[in-house]
Amino acid sequence: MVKSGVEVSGLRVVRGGQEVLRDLTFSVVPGEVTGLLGPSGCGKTTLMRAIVGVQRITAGAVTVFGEPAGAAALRPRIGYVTQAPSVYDDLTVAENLSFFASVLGVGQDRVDACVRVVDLAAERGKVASRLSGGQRSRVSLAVALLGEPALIVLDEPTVGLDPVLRRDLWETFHALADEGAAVFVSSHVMDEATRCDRLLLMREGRIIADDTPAGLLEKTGADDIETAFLDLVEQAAS
Ligand SMILES: Nc1ncnc2c1ncn2[C@@H]1O[C@H](COP(=O)(O)OP(=O)(O)OP(=O)(O)O)[C@@H](O)[C@H]1O
Repeated sequence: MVKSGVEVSGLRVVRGGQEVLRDLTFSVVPGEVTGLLGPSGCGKTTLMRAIVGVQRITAGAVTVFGEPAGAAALRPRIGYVTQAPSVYDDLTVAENLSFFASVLGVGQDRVDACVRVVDLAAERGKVASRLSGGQRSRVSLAVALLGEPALIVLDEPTVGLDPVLRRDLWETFHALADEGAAVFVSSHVMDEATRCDRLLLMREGRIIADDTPAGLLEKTGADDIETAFLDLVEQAAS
């Protein structure tokens, strides 16, 4: 049996009086890049918040490595990158990383390794306020990787990045999964779907498909994931 990283069962979340997540059941497995794809507002961020343990849930259960989501013991094992980069603008790239490294109690060797992973070695002496949006996001990613997390949760990490950087980042996600991490990445860009080992397609708070990209195309007979998604939406409506 494959050991599970994240188990979500019957998850429901109500936010602002509206049911935002509707009875979700799925798992995220170590060693794979699992993509969470769906249109803006379908509930991706809320689901990620529930997994990292910062979202009040209405019903169901979320466990991470066998512990309830949010358990203190999980904190050092999870790297979470939100859509808003969390960096100190008045510190350089290296200073940002060194600060978080000291908070986490990890050495300078991890700072150097993470700067390299996100390809910011040339910018390490730059003050964060002078970085581009994509570079700032990569500083956040580097911070999340400092503690060598076993679960990496990334909320739309490739938004606003050029195609070369997007490709490089996806390669980084796969390298992290190959080292054994469970990597959970959201995107609303359907053409990123083929880069995932496994896909969860989400719409209006529900998971409408949980499959490999190839499996999804085979099942729907579609030529691309966007068409497959639209077919599934139509099927659900009929
Ligand atoms: N703080 C909040 N209070 C009440 N409702 C909220 C709150 N944050 C989000 N919502 C609602 O929850 C639903 C899902 O939002 P969520 O941010 O999870 O979607 P998303 O798929 O991540 O969207 P995007 O791709 O635009 O980031 C939306 O209908 C949104 O309006």
